[in-house]
Amino acid sequence: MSRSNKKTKRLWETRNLRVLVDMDCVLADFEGSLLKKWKERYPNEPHIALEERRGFYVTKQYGDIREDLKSKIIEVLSSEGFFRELPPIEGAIDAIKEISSMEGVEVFICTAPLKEYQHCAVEKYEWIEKYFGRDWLARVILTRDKTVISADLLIDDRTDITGAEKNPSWRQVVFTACHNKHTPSNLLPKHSVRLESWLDSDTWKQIIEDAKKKL
Ligand SMILES: O=c1ccn([C@@H]2O[C@H](COP(=O)(O)O)[C@@H](O)[C@H]2O)c(=O)[nH]1
Ligand SMILES: [Mg+2]
Repeated sequence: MSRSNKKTKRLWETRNLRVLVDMDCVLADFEGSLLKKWKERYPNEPHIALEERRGFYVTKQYGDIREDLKSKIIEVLSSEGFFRELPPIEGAIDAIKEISSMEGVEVFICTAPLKEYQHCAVEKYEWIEKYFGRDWLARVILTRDKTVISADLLIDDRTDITGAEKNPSWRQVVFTACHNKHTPSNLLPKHSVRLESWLDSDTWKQIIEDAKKKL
């Protein structure tokens, strides 16, 4: 029996584990790339080193330095090519392909577009096609409210995800990023677990296997 037939058969037995995977700071190096492009575009403005980043919104941290820096950061983020040119995070592409090939597991890429969506939304699709192939476009969910998407796990760097659904169906895997690495575990979402890196395959495999057992 082929792997896809096995997966279909399992639907009638136990359901698949559904895993949502975020893009920015989880698959794509949003923070590193933003800092690089910021320094190129505004070499005479102050910058925030990755070690100094705190809080999800880089726009807020720059705005706290000087109000006009916020709109300048948004200008860099919303410029043509910013999202298309993001380099992948080390190990991410191989890890996601491997998770997706695991029996009884289905993966969707769940990502929030910028409000300045003109380049961002299209370029996120281009990025997925480039690194995963055309078939994966059917697995892309663009939403600014991840709480309403039904799944078992959400792998995401943001530690304060809220939305219309007060009790999301998923449990969060907090992916470590420069802005959350100092966040103490008591401030992480309830029942969440941390994943430091895609290179730590023992940990992500364990997280997936544990979640499968709970189905
Ligand atoms: O300061 C910031 C940092 C990020 N954004 C945008 O938010 C989303 C993040 O998407 P996730 O799916 O939560 O990773 C992305 O479009 C960033 O550009 C922001 O607006 N301001
Ligand atoms: Mg993210």
